[in-house]
Amino acid sequence: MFSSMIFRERSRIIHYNNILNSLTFLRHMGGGPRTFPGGLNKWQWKRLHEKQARQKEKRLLDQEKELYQARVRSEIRSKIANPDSSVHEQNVNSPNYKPLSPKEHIKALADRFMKEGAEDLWNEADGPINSPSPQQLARIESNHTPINLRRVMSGQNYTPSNQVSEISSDLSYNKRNTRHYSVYLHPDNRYKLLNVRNYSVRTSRVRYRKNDSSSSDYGTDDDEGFLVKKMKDGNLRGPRLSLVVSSDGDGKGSDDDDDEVEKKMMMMSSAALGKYDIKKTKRIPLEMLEDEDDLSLHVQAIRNEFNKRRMAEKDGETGDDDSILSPKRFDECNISPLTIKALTLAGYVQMTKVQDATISACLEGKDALVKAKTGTGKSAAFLLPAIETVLKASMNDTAKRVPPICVLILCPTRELASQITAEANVLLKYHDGIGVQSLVGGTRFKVDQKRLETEPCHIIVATPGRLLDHIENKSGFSARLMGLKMLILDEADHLLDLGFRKDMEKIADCLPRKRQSLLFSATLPKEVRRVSQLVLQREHVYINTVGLGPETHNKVNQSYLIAPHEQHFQIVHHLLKDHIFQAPNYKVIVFCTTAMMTSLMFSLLREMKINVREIHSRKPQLYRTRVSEEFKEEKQLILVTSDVSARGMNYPDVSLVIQVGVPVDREHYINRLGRTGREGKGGEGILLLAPWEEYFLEEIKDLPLHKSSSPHLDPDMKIKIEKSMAKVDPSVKEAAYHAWLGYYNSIREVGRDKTTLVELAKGFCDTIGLEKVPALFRKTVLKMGLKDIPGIRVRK
Ligand SMILES: Nc1ncnc2c1ncn2[C@@H]1O[C@H](COP(=O)(O)OP(=O)(O)OP(=O)(O)O)[C@@H](O)[C@H]1O
Repeated sequence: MFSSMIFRERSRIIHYNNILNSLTFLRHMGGGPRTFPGGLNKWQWKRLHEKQARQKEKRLLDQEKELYQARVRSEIRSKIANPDSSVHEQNVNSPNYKPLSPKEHIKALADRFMKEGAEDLWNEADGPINSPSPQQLARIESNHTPINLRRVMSGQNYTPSNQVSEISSDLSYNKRNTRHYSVYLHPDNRYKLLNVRNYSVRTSRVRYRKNDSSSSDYGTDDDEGFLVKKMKDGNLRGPRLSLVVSSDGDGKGSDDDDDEVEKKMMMMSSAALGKYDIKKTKRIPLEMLEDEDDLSLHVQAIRNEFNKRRMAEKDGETGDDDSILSPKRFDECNISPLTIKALTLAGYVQMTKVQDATISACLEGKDALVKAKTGTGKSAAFLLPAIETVLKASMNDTAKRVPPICVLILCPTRELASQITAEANVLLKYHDGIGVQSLVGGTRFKVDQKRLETEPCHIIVATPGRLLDHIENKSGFSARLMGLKMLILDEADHLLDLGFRKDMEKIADCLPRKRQSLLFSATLPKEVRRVSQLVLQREHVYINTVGLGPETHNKVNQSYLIAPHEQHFQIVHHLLKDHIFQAPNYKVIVFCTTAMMTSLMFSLLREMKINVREIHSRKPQLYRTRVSEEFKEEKQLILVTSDVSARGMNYPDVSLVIQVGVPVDREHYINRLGRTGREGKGGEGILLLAPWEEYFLEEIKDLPLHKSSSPHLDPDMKIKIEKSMAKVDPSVKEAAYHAWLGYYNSIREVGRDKTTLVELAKGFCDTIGLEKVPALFRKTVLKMGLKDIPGIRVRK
């Protein structure tokens, strides 16, 4: 059908070409307009159209070729997977073709359950793939007597009295490698396979032991007996089977058993049985899997909730409405029970306000633009709908060999991508088979590709640059993106900023238009709201949980300090020492303007024997990840960083944020400050500015900052700092000078003419102990507009 369509399309193109040629000829003879759209002459116009027609024809040919190759591949695959299957090879057009009967259909589908890789047929309604714990195993074993599998396979009429325990060695609940099938006794003492309830597949295939059986009496009903028939035939390759039989001891089975059997029958997996599904209740009762762990989970959940309520009440008493929690619980909204279980384990019972406000809208499939304060749980607010989207899509897409990527989450930094991936993994704990992967720069591209091919990947968390590399690599990645159901932009305002805009436009062009888009941020300037149309539908909902008050938290004490630039290093040291003394469990982030300024500040503080770490873009990714993890875990540590850590990073219990030098803009200030005072806790923020940077205070005048007086600086300490600075590698200082000049030269609002700026830069050089102003490349000088400015040295 496709080839005939393509053929028709090609004939149409050839026909158009002919018409075009004759028209051109007529024009050449004197007819037709002399100029064509775009100011082209008729020859240019003709050439343009010929070129377009050739391109279109080539595209169609390529498409035809791809289709042909795909068909050949799929035929080969189906032959390999099912060499003797009549079902698969039946051609719809062949005279022998007849539709499957419902029974055959169920059999064919159930047959697939037995094959390696059949996980895609299953949904979470089938219960977790994980194996029971040893306690569960004990319970199962005490309630269920094992069946003699050999006897079953040999077809002997089976009763519990003639069972032997050989099978117990096959009752292996190896976490990844076992499928667990339950077989229940029917009152007529013949077993029935009723419930394929818990499985996963051996990675190394195990051929099932053949038996010396001859009898054919292996069950009464074909629909239930075919599985065992397969086993008997020795066809069954793949998972080791564990068959357990429900027994009341006398082997007869009571009426109750019968009801139970009936009930269990109704709960047979529906993952791929479509309308032949006879299951009344969707969820298989997990009582056999629920063990003491789950009880402790419940206790933990109650305890968490109790604590949170107490905290909320306390907030109420003090008249503080800064609590981030809403009274609504996660189990009150339409979230998969397995996710709720993971949430409970992670200590999430009540939703935060932003989660309460957004989750239901997102679950309804609406596009949304969400603004909520820093540290209020936006990540879970978008991850939960993302997981639901995957679950819904995987129910519909069970047959695809390589499942498409359902959800794409974009964020501006690598550390943030890793953090979101980790949080997604926490929420997916009980959703076996659903995978989340992160694609970020600084890692090996080939490793990404291999992982994408071999591991489940329904959710991608990526930084824009690396994602584009994959899209442009033509490795089939863009094809997988065509199944995308949801696009999420975390730190949306930053991603739609000029710095990322081009990449975002390219990415948006490669995504299917029919999708849900969610944009989240703590700050949303007006311009960003306008360009949000790039990804959002016009009819999106706008959810703002910040309200009309300040975008920062009331519990975070904010102050600013104005002091000459040359005192900044000493003031930072002083503030740190002071804070360490006051807060024994301190955890501080010091933000610097650029990567190289960060490196200089770090080197100096390290020389001063302060317990510091650094993160910025000039550090290798492995190092960044290690430091980021360490700072998450540890206390009594100081992180010196550039803006790579300004957004989204959730470092628990940061007690103080110091911002040295003017931030790029108001949004940067708010997001940097937002690293403290998370989850409704308290914190402190200090902004340290030079007198000529004071203009910035105007931009944040609506925020509750108060002025701090400059601290008394110890002259002895000044000498110590100068000595330590002298020990810092000169190349670090030179790079810091270049970065300093570049940064302030790029900030229009600094409002200094170039000569004054270069003079200030010279002052910075003196402060850091550089005798000579470092020379710049001529190209850089020209680019920065500093040609002929006194005080600038050009490299020869
Ligand atoms: N419902 C909840 N109950 C308890 N804690 C929660 C809940 N939701 C999120 N959290 C916790 O709140 C903290 C902040 O969450 P998150 O990092 O998602 O905030 P955010 O709003 O995305 O912040 P930012 O604006 O900085 O990106 C995390 O430690 C997270 O574990």
